[in-house]
Amino acid sequence: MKKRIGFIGSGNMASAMIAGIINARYSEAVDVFASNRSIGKLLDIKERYGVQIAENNVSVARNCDIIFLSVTPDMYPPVIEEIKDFIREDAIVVLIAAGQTISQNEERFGRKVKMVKAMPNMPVAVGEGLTSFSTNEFMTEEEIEEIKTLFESFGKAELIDESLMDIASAVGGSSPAFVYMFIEALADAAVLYGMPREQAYTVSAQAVLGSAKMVLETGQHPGKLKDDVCSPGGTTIQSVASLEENGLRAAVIHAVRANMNTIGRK
Ligand SMILES: NC(=O)C1=CN([C@@H]2O[C@H](COP(=O)(O)OP(=O)(O)OC[C@H]3O[C@@H](n4cnc5c(N)ncnc54)[C@H](OP(=O)(O)O)[C@@H]3O)[C@@H](O)[C@H]2O)C=CC1
Ligand SMILES: O=C(O)[C@@H]1CCC=N1
Repeated sequence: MKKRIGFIGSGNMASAMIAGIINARYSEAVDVFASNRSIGKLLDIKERYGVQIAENNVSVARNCDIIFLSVTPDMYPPVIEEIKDFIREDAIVVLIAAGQTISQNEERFGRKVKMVKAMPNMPVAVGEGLTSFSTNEFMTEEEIEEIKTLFESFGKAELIDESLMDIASAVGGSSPAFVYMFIEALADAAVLYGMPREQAYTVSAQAVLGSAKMVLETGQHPGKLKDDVCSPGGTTIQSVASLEENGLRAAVIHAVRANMNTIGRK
């Protein structure tokens, strides 16, 4: 039987997952339900993907087999209080909020609930996402496979130990923002030297996409791939030296540390 998938909170991340699920034809629009605090985003999602606007959060909880809690972390306690008596016994609740743990939220439900902690990222919208996930002990092997297949419909999925979820959140969930900054900076530099802006984004973004693909598909060390680009006495090594002088690596590691500190991790 077709599973009904629900989203409680339909902001940026939920919209991206809905786009991914619908574009991949993993689900029919008729089987996807979304609720949100304000109506505007729901109307927009309905118009773009044809999915069902749920009357309220409880209606998603009652009717769906897989329920994404896609509100911000501070809204987890009130939303769970609102829906906890309406989740069916065989339904799967998926937590996607940064810093939220399975045990914390099992406690909020106060009863046995099948639960997944997942950390997707925005590129799920175009089928190139990365979703790290962990499950609780009430999930069967079959259900774990089923949820993995759902995540794989919009990208790659990694079953990880929950103790690694916060760092997976920083390096997999937040990092698209860092990469967009890098692409924007490259493009600004291209514009500085006269390239039209749209062309600058295409050139910069494709260079990033291709480089990532090289890491994933060749299995070669990123350092070796970097070395291959640097012709002896050439232009690239000058830029690499400049990036080292300006602390690119340290800046990235500091950025990840700031992310971890936000959720109370040292
Ligand atoms: N953005 C990302 O790249 C990623 C985000 N996440 C997680 O996803 C979650 C959502 O983040 P994001 O999409 O960025 O944030 P958004 O603010 O875009 O989305 C949150 C949505 O929840 C709605 N909302 C708030 N309170 C309620 C409520 N009581 N009932 C129903 N809906 C409610 C808001 O409605 P309103 O329209 O009224 O504001 C808003 O649309 C967070 O927990 C975040 O950690 C995880 C991975 C990546
Ligand atoms: O900014 C946030 O808190 C979320 C978690 C990962 C990406 N966005």
